[in-house]
Amino acid sequence: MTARTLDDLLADGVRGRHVLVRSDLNVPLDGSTVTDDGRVRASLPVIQKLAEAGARVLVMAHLGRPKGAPDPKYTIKPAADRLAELAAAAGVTVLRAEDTVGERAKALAASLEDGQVLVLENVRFDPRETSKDDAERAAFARELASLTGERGAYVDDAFGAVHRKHASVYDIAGVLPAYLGELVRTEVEVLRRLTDGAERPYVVVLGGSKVSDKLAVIANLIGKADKLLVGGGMLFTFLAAQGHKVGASLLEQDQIATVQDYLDRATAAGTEFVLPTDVVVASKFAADADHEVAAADAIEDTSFGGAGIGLDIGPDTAAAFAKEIAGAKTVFWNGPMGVFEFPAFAAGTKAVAQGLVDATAAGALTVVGGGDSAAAVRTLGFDDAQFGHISTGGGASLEYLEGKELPGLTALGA
Ligand SMILES: Nc1ncnc2c1ncn2[C@@H]1O[C@H](COP(=O)(O)OP(=O)(O)O)[C@@H](O)[C@H]1O
Ligand SMILES: O=C(OP(=O)(O)O)[C@H](O)COP(=O)(O)O
Repeated sequence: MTARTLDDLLADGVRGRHVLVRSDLNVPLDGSTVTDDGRVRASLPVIQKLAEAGARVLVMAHLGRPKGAPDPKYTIKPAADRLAELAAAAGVTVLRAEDTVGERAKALAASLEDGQVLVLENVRFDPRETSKDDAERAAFARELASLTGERGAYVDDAFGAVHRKHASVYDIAGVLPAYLGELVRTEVEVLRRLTDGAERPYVVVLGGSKVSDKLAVIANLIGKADKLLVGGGMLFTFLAAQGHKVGASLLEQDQIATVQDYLDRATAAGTEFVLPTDVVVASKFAADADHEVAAADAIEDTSFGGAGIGLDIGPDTAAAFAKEIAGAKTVFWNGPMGVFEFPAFAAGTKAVAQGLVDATAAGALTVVGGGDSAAAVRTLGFDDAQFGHISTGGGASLEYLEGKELPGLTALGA
């Protein structure tokens, strides 16, 4: 990597300078309660180092996918409050602005003292952050940069967002002197071990709910991984591609033909898709929903008929997935197997996590990627140390593994 790093910036001296840090504070929430603070903890070291070196740190981050306008549901406040608690324990003061580049953010940024931190409101409250129009994004990046005054600098530490061509990730690096944060550096170093001659068998486990994002990624994993295990919300598009009915489960109707093509191409490319043979079907999307196990080709034969929703892989599938994982030498897992937030639908995710733990103990390199996947393993009672690496980025890791150019890294020359 040739990009300038945090150490270079610290060596240049940051006392009294405003440093804009892009962090990934996109934490899972239950109402306004942070249910897993892993991303906040992972973001703290860089923020703390800069503050301790006397920088005036401006943290910019997104939370969820608001529609380009302020929305109280997606305020950064819960994540910022957690950051403030953790930083206070280290003697660092964290303030929060109620807007992103508005009058309040400007005033607070201007009055920030050396060693203090200001968290800006969700960058996605401004439609220019994610705009497809280069000029709009660049204008927003300039506004963010203007908060730094003279001698400002930018640090990209948001690994989970490096695959996004967004103003605070990509365009900003063309406006301010840009440096690579330590979290991004560490994550990339680990993932590189999965791309440079991964030991075989190499198993990739995919699930979660960002189905269309992840289906696009699979195309390039065919031929790279030995086995692709498919669970979570995306499994229903696979079942539909095999001609099965999926009731009211999550389904990307317009991706069925693409998935059929994946299934057709995989064998010749040396990759085997391992699809669920059974699923847990629920009467509704709720923690207390009635549920039954159904064969993957008979989802509409439960007592819920066509209204049944698949919320987890079934027990046979969970056991089969765990066995495949335990026999692997390299495992990458992104996306929960079911709606693990509801205990009745967490068994598949737990079995896969246990499979990775067993594989790790047997000497395999195991990586868990993604905000919700990391949250899942922790809330299900596993410990970070039982896995090779827990990455803060799901989509970002997947895109790195498939060899795609990541805008957040390209912008820094990394
Ligand atoms: N069958 C399913 N139907 C609906 N949502 C699901 C299903 N399986 C998993 N999920 C949901 O997927 C979410 C995580 O997806 P995603 O954001 O793609 O993962 P990550 O953050 O690890 O990349 C979880 O909140 C989980 O409840
Ligand atoms: O949660 C994230 O990614 P992930 O779910 O793939 O781990 C990142 O914060 C990026 O969020 P985005 O997928 O809304 O751009």
